[in-house]
Amino acid sequence: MKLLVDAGNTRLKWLLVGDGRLVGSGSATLDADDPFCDIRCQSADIKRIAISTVISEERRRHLQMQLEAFCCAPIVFHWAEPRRGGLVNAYTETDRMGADRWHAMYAAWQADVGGFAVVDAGSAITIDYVADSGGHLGGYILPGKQMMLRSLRQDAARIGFEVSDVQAAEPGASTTECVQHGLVWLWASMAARIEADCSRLGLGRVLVTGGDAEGLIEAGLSAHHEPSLVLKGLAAVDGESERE
Ligand SMILES: Nc1ncnc2c1ncn2[C@@H]1O[C@H](COP(=O)(O)OP(=O)(O)O)[C@@H](O)[C@H]1O
Ligand SMILES: CC(C)(COP(=O)(O)O)[C@@H](O)C(=O)NCCC(=O)O
Ligand SMILES: [K+]
Repeated sequence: MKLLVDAGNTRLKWLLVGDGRLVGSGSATLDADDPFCDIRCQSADIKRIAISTVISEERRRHLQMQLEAFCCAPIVFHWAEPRRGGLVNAYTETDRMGADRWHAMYAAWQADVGGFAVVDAGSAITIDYVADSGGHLGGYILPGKQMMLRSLRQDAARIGFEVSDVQAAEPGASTTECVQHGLVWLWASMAARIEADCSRLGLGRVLVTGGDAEGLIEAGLSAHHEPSLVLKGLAAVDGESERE
């Protein structure tokens, strides 16, 4: 079996695959003591561990130590690349791109023909546009939901608000409404802009992933929800690497 790990800045997500089928999946906060405890009994059957990560080098080393204690399988890290299978990165310095963006794009590129947009609503929100030729047109990096709410709390003295999952975008009549509706209003505006960009650029598909994907969809983003997009791209890259 193979353990696939997507370690973002908030959560670690993983898939356990064997003979081409899904054996298990899970997630844990990055600072969890034992993130793979649910599959400890299967660790002896894991023959390879592949990782896509954007965390700090210190946290990456800690994750590697946790995995080495969990299982003796070889651990392979996969990073963003200049090109793969017809997908061409717009970055000239591809080692600066988050591996999650590259793996999500590669999964979308492999899944179907035609240009597409990938939105990953995680700690940060990333948006990437890829033409039907496979040329990455570039993308955007925006603060994620918790990042935005935290900055309002920390950087503004008089903004106190309750957390709620309200989906209204009408003008607010309290601090909580102004903050919560403001987030939905911003996401609805972003959704409309992505739709306009895709129409202008001729991108026929929008795929969304990440912990806040459902919130974005509720705010109006028309997209295919692909919760494991990064892990699917990682699986494809690692499979190709194994066969090289
Ligand atoms: N169980 C959860 N724990 C933490 N954040 C969550 C959870 N479920 C949804 N979220 C939302 O998802 C975002 C994190 O998304 P995620 O894709 O896990 O991030 P990353 O890939 O950066 O680790 C947070 O901003 C939060 O709003
Ligand atoms: C933008 C990101 C932090 C998003 O990661 P996440 O929100 O999943 O933790 C990650 O893709 C990253 O660290 N990128 C490096 C900078 C770049 O892609 O240009
Ligand atoms: K992510």
